[in-house]
Amino acid sequence: MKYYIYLEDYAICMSENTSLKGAIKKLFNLINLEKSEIKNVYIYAVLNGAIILSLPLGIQAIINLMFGVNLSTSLVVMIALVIFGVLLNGIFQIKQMRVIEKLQQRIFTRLTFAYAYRIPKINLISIDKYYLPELVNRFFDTATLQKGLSKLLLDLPTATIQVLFGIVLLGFYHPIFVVFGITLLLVGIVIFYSSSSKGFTSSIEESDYKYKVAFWLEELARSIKTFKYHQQTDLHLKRTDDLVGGYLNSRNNHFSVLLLQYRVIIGFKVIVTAAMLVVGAFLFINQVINLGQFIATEIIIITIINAMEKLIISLEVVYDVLTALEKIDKVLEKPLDNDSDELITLENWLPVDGLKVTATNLNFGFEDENLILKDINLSINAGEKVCIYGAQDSGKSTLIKLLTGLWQNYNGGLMINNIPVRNISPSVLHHEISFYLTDDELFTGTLIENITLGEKDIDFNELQKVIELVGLSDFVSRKRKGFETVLDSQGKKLSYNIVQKILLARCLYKKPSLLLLEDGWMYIDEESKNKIIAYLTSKSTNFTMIAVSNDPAFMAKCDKTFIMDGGKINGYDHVSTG
Ligand SMILES: Nc1ncnc2c1ncn2[C@@H]1O[C@H](COP(=O)(O)OP(=O)(O)OP(=O)(O)O)[C@@H](O)[C@H]1O
Repeated sequence: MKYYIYLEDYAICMSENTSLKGAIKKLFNLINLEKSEIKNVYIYAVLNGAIILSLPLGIQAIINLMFGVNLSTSLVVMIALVIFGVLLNGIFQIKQMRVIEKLQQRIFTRLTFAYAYRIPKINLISIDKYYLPELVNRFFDTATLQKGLSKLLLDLPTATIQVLFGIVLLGFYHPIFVVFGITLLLVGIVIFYSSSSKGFTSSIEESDYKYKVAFWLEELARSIKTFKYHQQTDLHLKRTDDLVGGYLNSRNNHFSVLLLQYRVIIGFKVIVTAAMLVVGAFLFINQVINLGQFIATEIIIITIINAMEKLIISLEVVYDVLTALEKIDKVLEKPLDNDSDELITLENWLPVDGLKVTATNLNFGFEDENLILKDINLSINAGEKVCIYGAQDSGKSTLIKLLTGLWQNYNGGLMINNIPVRNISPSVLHHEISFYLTDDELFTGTLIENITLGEKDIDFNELQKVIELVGLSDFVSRKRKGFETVLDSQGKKLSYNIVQKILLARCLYKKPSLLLLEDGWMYIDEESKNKIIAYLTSKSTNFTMIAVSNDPAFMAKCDKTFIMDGGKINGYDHVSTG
């Protein structure tokens, strides 16, 4: 876990607004995190700029010395100095590259950990309207950021410093050069400032389409069997065509801004070249400067022109970097679960065997939607086994999800052990509650990781008991690698029966105080199902269980059954199990 240290720092990079100003702020926040490395880049850039521009002075001196006929030691010293300058320039470039490489590695590490740390903590309501794996595609902009940022840090400061130094240096030959330079710089800055906002918006739009295209291709890949048998409708191509059209359109918009800015720089370059050459030639003809000085001014002018070429190329990279930061932040800016110090934490939570759950006039609806749960009232005592039964679409899953404490934007009261759920920290809820929802999935990893979620001190006795209970023992013993068998993403190569058993084992191994289940044995074979139901409803277990099921055999074994209809609890049966 040695790279883990980069984690918390990145938090300051986040903010909700998408604007050029916001993106520039994010860029500076990121730069601020790496200021010691970046300071070195700038030191090398300044030193390099100074060396490159001092070379013409050296060459000017050499020419003057050569015209002075006597091949003195000063000439040898001068030549040696110029050669040394070139060598030093190379050494600084290598140092700069080293710093940039380190910076790229740090950016990748920082962002990867920021994603890995934050994803499990994201407030689920805030991402309800997104498909999270699609949103996480933005992580790929890390590569744009790594490459772009290093290019910006290498080329932009060096080029800018060279242009500024060049103009200042030319000023020593004649002040008119400085007047030209400053006027042109000001005109350039005004044009850039006025067009950059459009450049940024169009770059964001282009990137939005890029992700829409990527998502559509992922959807095609995910539903390959469906599309394979419906290719005659051409939906796969039609939708692609629409998205590519949008992408090209926004790219053209962005390119038109780049073109305008390129033209400004090219105009700038032409004017500088013309003015400097004409003025230089005029000053030379009028013998204000000598041949050595004339050649030196020309070398400086060529350096300035090269630096401007770099600025032209960097321009697109500036937009790419700002857009990449904005996109990467799409996941990082999402609010996290409330984990303030005022909440009841694990340290001051009294361990209990079963949780009491009470809902009073509980109402819940998704953003901009009608209420799904209406005026729910229920009281479930610690250790009770309860079934929630009802018509399809009546809100059973939504109620179960609300009871997990994952969604807290409800109205009315929801309490666990007489404490409002909103006053209990996520760490307590995660520790005490276990749930199986129909959309739960396996992840790429070993069987044991999928059950224990990487727990350090695995209780193998408990694990064995759970495996036996859910009917997984045969599966585990058949596998050559047993618990170390690697499962693929979503358990695609396993039967539903096995997948559901593994997911149930994950719930039970945790020994929860409150177990929430949604159709927890739908795919499980009859023998195992009976065993599981007998265990879950047994009087000898202390945990509280609330399970959505329309299975009459299960219902009959529960202490209570709540009947849901149209988002309401329309009745409840108290089943006596004797
Ligand atoms: N994440 C969501 N965002 C918006 N609406 C949702 C979301 N989840 C569920 N709904 C809506 O809430 C309503 C109740 O759904 P829910 O899944 O809770 O019912 P259910 O009784 O479990 O249905 P079923 O037995 O068919 O699974 C549905 O109309 C559904 O479309």
